[in-house]
Parts: sequence; structure tokens; C-alpha cells
Amino acid sequence: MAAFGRVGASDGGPSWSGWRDMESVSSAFAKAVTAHREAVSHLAAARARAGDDRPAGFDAAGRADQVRGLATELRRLGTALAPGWLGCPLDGSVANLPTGVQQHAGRPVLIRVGDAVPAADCWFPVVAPFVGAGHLAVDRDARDPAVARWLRGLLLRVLAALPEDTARVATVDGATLGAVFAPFRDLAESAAWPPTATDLAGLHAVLTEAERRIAGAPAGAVPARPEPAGAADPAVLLVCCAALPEGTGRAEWSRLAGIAHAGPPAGVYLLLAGYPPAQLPGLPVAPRLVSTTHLTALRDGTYAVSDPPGPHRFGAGSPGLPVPVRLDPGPPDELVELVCRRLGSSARALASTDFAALMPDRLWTASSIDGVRTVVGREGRGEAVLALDDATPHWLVGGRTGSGKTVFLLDVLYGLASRYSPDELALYLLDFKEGVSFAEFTPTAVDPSWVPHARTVGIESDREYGLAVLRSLSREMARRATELKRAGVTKLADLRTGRPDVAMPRLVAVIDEFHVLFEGNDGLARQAVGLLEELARKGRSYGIHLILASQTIAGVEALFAKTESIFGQFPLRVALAGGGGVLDQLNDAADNLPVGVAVVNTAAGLAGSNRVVRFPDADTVSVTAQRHRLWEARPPGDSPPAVFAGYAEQHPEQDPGFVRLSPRVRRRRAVVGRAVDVGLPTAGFPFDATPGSHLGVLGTSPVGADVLYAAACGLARQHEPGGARFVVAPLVAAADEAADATVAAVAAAGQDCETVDVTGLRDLLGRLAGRAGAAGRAIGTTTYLVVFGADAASGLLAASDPTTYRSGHDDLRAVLAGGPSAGIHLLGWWRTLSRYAADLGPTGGGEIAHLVVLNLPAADVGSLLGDYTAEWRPRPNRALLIDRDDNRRTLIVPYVRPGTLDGLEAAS
Ligand SMILES: Nc1ncnc2c1ncn2[C@@H]1O[C@H](COP(=O)(O)OP(=O)(O)OP(=O)(O)O)[C@@H](O)[C@H]1O
Repeated sequence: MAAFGRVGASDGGPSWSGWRDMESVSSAFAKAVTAHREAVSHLAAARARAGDDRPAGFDAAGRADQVRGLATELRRLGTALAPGWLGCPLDGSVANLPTGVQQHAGRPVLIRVGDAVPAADCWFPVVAPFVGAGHLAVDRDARDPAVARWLRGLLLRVLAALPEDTARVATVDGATLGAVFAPFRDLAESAAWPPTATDLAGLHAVLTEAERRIAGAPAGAVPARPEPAGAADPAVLLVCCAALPEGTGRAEWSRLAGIAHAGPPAGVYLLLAGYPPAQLPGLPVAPRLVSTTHLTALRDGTYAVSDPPGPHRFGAGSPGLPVPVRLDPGPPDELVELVCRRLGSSARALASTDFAALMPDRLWTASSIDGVRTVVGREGRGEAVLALDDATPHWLVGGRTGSGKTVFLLDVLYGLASRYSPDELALYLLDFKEGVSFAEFTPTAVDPSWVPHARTVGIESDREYGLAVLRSLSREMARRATELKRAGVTKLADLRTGRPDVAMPRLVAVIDEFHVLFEGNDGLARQAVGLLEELARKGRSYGIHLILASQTIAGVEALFAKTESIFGQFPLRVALAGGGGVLDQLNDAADNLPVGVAVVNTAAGLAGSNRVVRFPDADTVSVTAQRHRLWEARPPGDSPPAVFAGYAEQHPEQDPGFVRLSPRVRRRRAVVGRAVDVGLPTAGFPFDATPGSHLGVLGTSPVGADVLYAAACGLARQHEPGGARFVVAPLVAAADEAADATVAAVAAAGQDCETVDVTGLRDLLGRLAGRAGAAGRAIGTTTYLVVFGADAASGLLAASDPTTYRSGHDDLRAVLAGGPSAGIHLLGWWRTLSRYAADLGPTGGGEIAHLVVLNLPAADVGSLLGDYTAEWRPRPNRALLIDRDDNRRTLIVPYVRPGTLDGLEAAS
């Protein structure tokens, strides 16, 4: 029968003193050992008698009865010691046995490891101490199907018997790639066990996890007991090894020996198959493990069982159980799957959480002086808390499309925004992908609320916008450095403690799909790398934190590898499904993760430091409710974040910079759109007497007509009524609507406006050329000549007047050259570069200093400027603003009238 020793400090194992039920288990065990000893001695005596007396009338039947009686007694004792799942036959009959009830929390586990067969027709269960009292090891590994079944049986017994969520299981299978544990899949996934380690690196990770746990246990701790619900870590770590991976040797054996020695007080237990490995001649021998019951294969498929841990022995003579043991035959796979499904759904329920549960009851009660932290989900049954602070200043988040990255970020950001007030925390949010991840922070047409912490939000951002955000963060970092220097301190925390009046919230910049910034490996990418490196290295001292998320960091890594890897500054890695790229190459913990589960690693992705976290879905109703809570609590006068939505039309009337235009402006500007920059500043050119103060819009896109419309309307607003005269020339059909709108808007601003056709334009140029040629600044009315489709007039302008020999081009060039000083400006849209060049002549268009390039290819822009280094890629809803006066090039979203882009899309 059973053996169970008092595990004492003498062999390095745990004391029982900390266990509930210690007395009952101990005395039951003592009784069992005594019974076993008696049985053995009776058996030995009977055998002796049989040997001595057989010829003189030995009572064989009586001896057999005696053995059977003893076996029956030992069966009774064995069943009492290993009740229910711990000792029952593992067949279909036990499918409905309740789980988690046989084993009191904290009570040492006595488990059936096999059956002893003292005589042909009788048997008794062999019970050995396990979790809470010792380890188990069998020397054959799970390549032997009987051992594989045995191992599954023991694992099933212990998991079904212990209270739910008591054990975290780390599995190792160096022989069958984890197939041994396949039937446990459902439980493994829902209880977030680490993936089965199948190679040496994986084994190292498991050993490291066990050692970390041991190192973290308080000195002199009693055996771990299951914690109440809510504890982060299950009470027991069970290292379950089906076969040691190839390459395992002395180093790993001695780590196992160390774990066997020091594990029990920290709740770490071993269930090993293939240990000790077969001894090969001339090679070192694996050490016997303390606190361990060893099963050693005998020739006939049975096993010898060692004495259990502690002072008790099975017999007075030779060590170990003197009866060979058949391994417990183990359960059918269906039984394992059935029980694991049941345990798994219960584990899922325990670990489940929702978005609202991540939010604190009261808003904005925390201080960010030492960093910011929030609950992101659950780790086991406990809360998973992540921090942006000195230890983990920046995070790297990986996950393939659909893995839940956006949801994870919403969980984190709403959690932070609910704990820290806008004085403590500000958010810079940048998303490069198509989608609306960060739209949850901004007002929309149907919901005016926003998250007050959000300063800038970029949705479907351009790389240029990303660069602008990085630049503004870098400027802020420099400002903070100066403040710190002034205050004579080196840390943000010191400044904030000493000067509570200085507003210095922690800034968290989140860049989703950040790898887009580096696509192309061009000048822009290089600038972005430089800025990111600077922010990553110095940000922590100034309270600036980065969260970079991506589907992939492949490719980006190569870029960074050119200098020192920036990722070294990102100790906290979060790998979602398919996001293993953010972990160490040898760490495959994120393979096969389901949506809603993340591997969190604070050791820059090294295997062995993984934590498995479940995060809840960010459902729209909960997110909206929380946003309204935050919005209603916003400080007085709080304004919405500066939003850049890459796909959005920019209408002049929606731009405060345009609306503010009035005759009181100091200098008139032709405004043409909004710069792709933080806050979307109004983009335009000064329009004054400086030579070149004309506007040329280039490209076939009909947006050109809208740009002229906006520029003309803006200028009309900057004159007192009647102070300007507009001559509108709608020369192409595509511009008719925009030209009509221009006439209407200019007239509404109180300015004179007339429309001319191509002949009228030719005549007007002749008249204006005379005025422009006259010296001195014209006093009075400014004239704007607004030509929609100027290329359509090229032919006519090329022709010379038979009497004066002046061509329209001559007049045009005279107007361009002398116009500004005479109060005459041209605003023209040319659809092709060749006509533009022909119209403006040998100077190459130098007379027009202000250009807006629409859909011209980069090579055309290069030839126009005589500079082929300009980084320009034509794309919808973008234009390049070129100011030759100050050599400025700015990416802009050109103004359009409402619906223009939709119309273009529909037409294409
Ligand atoms: N914890 C979760 N529980 C349940 N469903 C989730 C969870 N997290 C995400 N989901 C769901 O998975 C889907 C994808 O999530 P999400 O949009 O966050 O992925 P993503 O990685 O950002 O993908 P993409 O990069 O394509 O935008 C969504 O329908 C979301 O509701």
C-alpha cells in the first residue's frame, strides 16, 4: 500500500507545520505505513514458512487468504488516503465525479501512482506524497506509451482534486513536441499555462520560472497554500516533464536538483518522466532528487518504488517498496478532455473581466509623480497591473491584424485616463493604419464628447504627421530639460514634488503601426529614427513615455540595428496573437495565443519572464459611457484634441485660421489648406508687393479649382468691402462650379467681381501689363486675376498681336513681373506642367513664388524646382506647398469645398 513520510527539514523538504489538516494526514499516513510494514512482514513470514514447511503440510490456502486479507486492508487504507480523483480508477465511470473537492486547500496530496501485486490474484494501490509534500519522478520517459498515460493520469488526478485555479502547470516535452499534453489543451488555454517547452531553451525558461518563484518566496516560508480568489499567482507551480529535451545535461540536472530541494516551500513541485536519465558509460550520472519518490523501471515492465520523502521507510530491510508496481494505466484521452473542458470553462469564468471592471470607482485620484499604472486585465484570478515608470518607461506591443491590439490599447489608455487627471497625464495618439482606433478619443458628428487627456490624435496619419508629433514631443522634452535645469534637479519627480505649480503631466505617446514611419528608409525615416531614439533614451527622465505597437517589427529592426538597438529602451513587451516578434527569438510564448490574451514580459522578451494576461473587449457601450464620464469631469475651458484624420476633407469654413481672416490682418495671405502638422495649422503664402506674390496651382486634379476658390475667398475677406477687384476666368468645364462659387463668395465679401472668357482674359492681360509696367505702387484697389484652367488659354496667349507684335505671353509675363508692386496678383490653376512652363517662359516660372503641387509626379516637381531631392509622392487629398521665397516645402491637405473628394471617388 501506501507510503507517505513526514517530510522534515532534515532532507531539505518542507515542514508540515504550516498545513491545515496536518495531524489527520500525518496520522493517516503513519497508520498506512505501519499497516504496510505489517503486511510486508506477514508476507515475508508466510513466504519463509512456505519455503521451510511446504513438505510438512504447508497450508497454502491459508497463506493466500492471509495475503488477500492484507491486500484488502491496504486497499481500504489506500482509498482513504487518496480519495476520489486522487485514487479512483481513471475510466468512464468517474466522468461525473465532482472536481476540486477531495483535496482541502493546503493539505498535502497523497496520490495513487500504481498498483502493487504481491500475489497473482490480489493487488493494492501504491500511494505517494505529491503536491504539498514532495515530488515524483519515473526514470522512463513518455516515449513509452505506458509512461505517457501514467503521466497524464497523475496530472489529471491532481488537477481534478485540487481546488480550482490552485496550480499553474509548466509542461516540458522534449520527445513528442507536446503531444503528451494535447488532451489538456482546453484547460491549458483557459488557465493560461505557458506553452509546452519542447527544446532546451524552453526547458531553461521553465526552470527559470521555477527558480524565480523560489527566489521570490519569503525565506523560511511554509509550503504555499492556495490563496483566496483574487490572488495573481496560483499557489502551486507544477513542473510536468514528459521527456527532457535533447542537450539536457549536468547544468539542467543540478538546476532540477536545486528546485527539488528548495521548491516545496515556494509551492514548486516536480512531476518528471525520464529522470534520472539512463546512465551511459563514462558519462556523468544525474543526481537523485531530494523530497522525491522515484519509480525505477524493472525488466518486466513493472517498477520499483523508492521510499518516500522523509524518515519513514516501507520496510525494515532494503530500501523501497519490496513489491513491484504496475504503473497506473492512466485515463483515456476523452476523459482528460472532458474534465479539462469543465475545469477550463470554470477557469475562464474566474479569469474573465470586462472593460468597466478595469476602471476605478472614482476618477482621477492617483498621482503620476513616480509613473503611471493601470489594471489591464487579469492574470490568473488576480488583476494584471502594468506601469509606465522608471523601470518600464516604454512598451513595445506586437500582434497581427485582428489580434486585439486596438482593444488592448483602449483598455490601457482609458484605464490611465480614468486614474490620472489631465494635470497628471496627457496623451498623444497616432495611428498609421486605416481604421478608427483612436476615434474613441475625439468628438464626432454624433457625439461631441472627447477624452480630456488627448492632446493630439492622428487617425490614418501620414508619416509626415507622425514626424511632426515626434518633433513636438522632442520640443516638449527640451522645454522640460530647461525647467529641470532651472530648478536644479535631475528628475521630473523632484521637480514636481518641489514645484507643484509647474504643470508637467506625464506624456504618453502611442504610435499604432509605428513601422510605417520607417517604410522607405528615406530621409523622413531617418529623422523619425533619430527623434524616436532621443525620446526613448531620454524620455523617462522627463516623464515622456512611448508605447509603440505594430503587426511586425521585422525590417524595422534592421534599421535600428545600424545604430544601437532602440528596442533596448523598451523593457516591457506585450505580445498578442502573432506578435512574437516583440519577444526574444527563443521565446515562442505568443504562438497560438487566442484573441484577448497577451504575453507580458518585463525582461525585454526573454523566455522565462512571461506573464499571461487576459484583457477584456472594449465594447462600444462601455467605452462611450466611460468617455462621457471623463468628458463631464473635464476642466473648465478644456478644448477638444487636435485631430488629424488623414482621410478627411478640409473645408476652409471649418478652419478657425480661415474663419479668422479679416481686413484687420497685418499681412494678407493666400490660404490654400492645412499643414500636415500637429494642430493642422492653416497653410498659405504671404500676398504683398514682393515680386512673385502670385499663386500657381499645378496638376490635373480638379481639387486645383477648389484651392483657387479658397485662396480667392480668403483674400476677399482680408480687404474692406470694395477694396479689391476680382476677375474670374473659368476656362475649363471642370472648374465651372468652383468658379461660380468663387464669384458668389467674393461678392458676398463685398468685393467687385467680374467674369471673363479666354478672349476677355487676353484683353485684360494687355491692359494690366501696361499698369504693371508703370513704375510705383498703385494706390487703391488691388486686382486679383483668378484663372481656372490657365492652360486652356495657352494657344491664344502664344499668338502675337499683328500690330504691336506683343503676345499674350509677353503680357502675362509682364503682369507677373511687375504686378505685385502695382497691386495685381495672379491666381492660376494649370493642369499640366508643360503648359505652365510654356506660359511662363525662359525663367522657368520664377515669377510665381508660391506653388501648390497636386498630382504631379516627383520627377516633374524635381524639374520644376531644379532639385530632385524633394521627397514627394503624389496621393489623394494631399498637396505639396512650395514657397520659393523662403525655400519652404510643406505637405498640406488642400482645402476643398464639401463633397469634392467624395465626388472624385465616385467618379474614379
Ligand atoms: N479581449 C477580447 N475579447 C473578445 N474580443 C476581443 C478582445 N479583444 C479584441 N476582440 C475583438 O477582436 C477583433 C479585433 O480586435 P482589434 O480591432 O483590437 O484588433 P487589432 O489587432 O487592432 O486589429 P487591426 O490591426 O486589424 O485593427 C474585434 O472585433 C474585437 O472586438
